[in-house]
Amino acid sequence: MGSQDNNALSSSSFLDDKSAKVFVSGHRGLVGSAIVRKLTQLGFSNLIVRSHAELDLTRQSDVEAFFASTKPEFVIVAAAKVGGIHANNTYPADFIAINLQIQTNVIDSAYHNGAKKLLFLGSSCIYPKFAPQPIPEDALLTGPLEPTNEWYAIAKIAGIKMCQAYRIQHKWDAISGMPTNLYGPNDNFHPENSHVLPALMRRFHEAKVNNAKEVVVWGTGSPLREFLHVDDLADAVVFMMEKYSGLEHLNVGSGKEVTIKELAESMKEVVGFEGDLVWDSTKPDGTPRKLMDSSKLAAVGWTPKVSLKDGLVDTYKWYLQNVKQ
Ligand SMILES: NC(=O)C1=CN([C@@H]2O[C@H](COP(=O)(O)OP(=O)(O)OC[C@H]3O[C@@H](n4cnc5c(N)ncnc54)[C@H](OP(=O)(O)O)[C@@H]3O)[C@@H](O)[C@H]2O)C=CC1
Ligand SMILES: C[C@H]1O[C@H](OP(=O)(O)OP(=O)(O)OC[C@H]2O[C@@H](n3cnc4c(=O)[nH]c(N)nc43)[C@H](O)[C@@H]2O)[C@@H](O)[C@@H](O)C1=O
Repeated sequence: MGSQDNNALSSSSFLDDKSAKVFVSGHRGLVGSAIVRKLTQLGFSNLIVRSHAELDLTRQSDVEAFFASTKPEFVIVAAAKVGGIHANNTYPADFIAINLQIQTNVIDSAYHNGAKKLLFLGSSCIYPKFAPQPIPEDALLTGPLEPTNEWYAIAKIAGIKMCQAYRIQHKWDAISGMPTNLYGPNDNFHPENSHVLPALMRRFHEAKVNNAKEVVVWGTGSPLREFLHVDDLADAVVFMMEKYSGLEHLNVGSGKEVTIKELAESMKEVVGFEGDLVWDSTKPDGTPRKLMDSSKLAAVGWTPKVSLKDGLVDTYKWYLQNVKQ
């Protein structure tokens, strides 16, 4: 695949041995919980998980001791400091430091303790603010980043490069996937620090139950975003663990984009809010557009299944059963 095909390693099958030890870091989060659901459905019987309280992945010696005692054969890096545009803009030190610490500790300890394969998850924010659309993998490091999330993006770029460096120097099967904006069960519904989709779900729901006349939505409504249901991402993660072994990171997207205004209108309908939308243009828009080109993953054989409409309806059902007060 691409100019770096010579870095494809002959990796062992992931799906052949469902009793293999698989460490899913960040298993209580949006992504990690979806990966655990998927692996459990597939019959994996030896998943290793640790909550943040049980194992702080920023602590190098604790992480080394954990890997030395558990020796996972496969590792998925879904633990990270994650948040939406406001959180990224407000806590730049946390976003760069915590992410560099977690990923460095996990990748290095996994290698030194004999893991066969590791998958690192980055994000579409690694690409330049004005990257060509749809964004191909080779747009990485071709221009300035979006300022609201450059600290997080730099950490994620370092993660990709770390996987590549270990691959080149140690012939170790470390791969990277770059998901687009995700949503689904176990998302973060914090009113300020979350991503747009869970933030709006909560705000519309609260407005509906409180009979509010309007809901405030940030920015101008014009930015375009590509959304992928987290169950599709979990499917892609398993697919990549089984089928992909290469130096290049792979984009993981739905291929469909909507404006924030269209997202807000769909959310209003799904939740059943009947008031008005009010735009707060003092809030940042962020990147104007970030549709990823996921044709490389499609060429290996993976495609998404969940439409945004179905995904919103299902996630709102989950929200009503699990989150609402
Ligand atoms: N959500 C999205 O839209 C997107 C996410 N991604 C990527 O997917 C991955 C997972 O994101 P997502 O599931 O949304 O994030 P969440 O915030 O939902 O989950 C992150 C998980 O990491 C754990 N974690 C954080 N810090 C530590 C720590 N120091 N030690 C141990 N565990 C820790 C959290 O535990 P706790 O809650 O207890 O702190 C939580 O379980 C990230 O790499 C992210 O960059 C990529 C693109 C889009
Ligand atoms: C996954 C991705 O997520 C982040 O980048 P982002 O795509 O800009 O994320 P976002 O979901 O927060 O915003 C998308 C758009 O939506 C608008 N918007 C409207 N109303 C609300 C609102 O209520 N909350 C939020 N958060 N945004 C809102 C908002 O103004 C913006 O125009 C980074 O963490 C980045 O690092 C990253 O990887």
